[in-house]
Amino acid sequence: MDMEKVNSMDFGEFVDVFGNVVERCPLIAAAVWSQRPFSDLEDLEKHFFAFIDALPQSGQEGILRCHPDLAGRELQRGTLTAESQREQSSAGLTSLSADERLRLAELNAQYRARFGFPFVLAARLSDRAAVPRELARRLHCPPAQELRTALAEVKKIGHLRLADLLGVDPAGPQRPREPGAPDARRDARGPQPGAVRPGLEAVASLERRPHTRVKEGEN
Ligand SMILES: NC(=O)N[C@H]1NC(=O)NC1=O
Repeated sequence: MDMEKVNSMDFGEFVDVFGNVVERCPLIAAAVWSQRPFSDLEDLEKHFFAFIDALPQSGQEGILRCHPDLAGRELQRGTLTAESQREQSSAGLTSLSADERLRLAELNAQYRARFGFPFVLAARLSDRAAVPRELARRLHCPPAQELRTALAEVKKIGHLRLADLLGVDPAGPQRPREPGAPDARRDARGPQPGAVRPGLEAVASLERRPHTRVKEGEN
């Protein structure tokens, strides 16, 4: 989809297409529509992200609370959004063993009890081994830092979803994906323990993650 098409969309169409760029938060697309025209993916996502950044803390936490748990009840019940289903599946979270599921459920519950919102992570940049490891690590971060980290993950998810919708390479530059080039939407590669999916390193560092510089025990 090119930007001319995006800029020509009426309000209803725009919200239909971009309403889940931020999980279950169509209000953000509704607000962004009035900022058109947009020049490219970067320009469009800047408006989504600026909306998130301008919210009071309660609104930012509200956005996080709209996210389903990773490998949680909604996945078991089949009630995830199509985007979330695809992301969780790409990280291998749809085929966990009972033990792995239980471990994640316990960690998710501990995280929610500590911070008051669910653990959010861009699943497409992770895998079934890294998710519980990262969850266990972030569980010990200070709340203010954790809110920033979680919102940075929301932006990575949004960036990947927007790149899918526009048919551009999520790692940039902003041009239509080459025929035959890897498509993150259909990335069926197996787990890459400890590594960001090849080709998506630039997305992973969209927001420099402060936690990478926090040593164990400093929290
Ligand atoms: N809890 C959580 O991170 N959920 C989100 N992550 C992701 O990649 N897709 C989601 O729905």
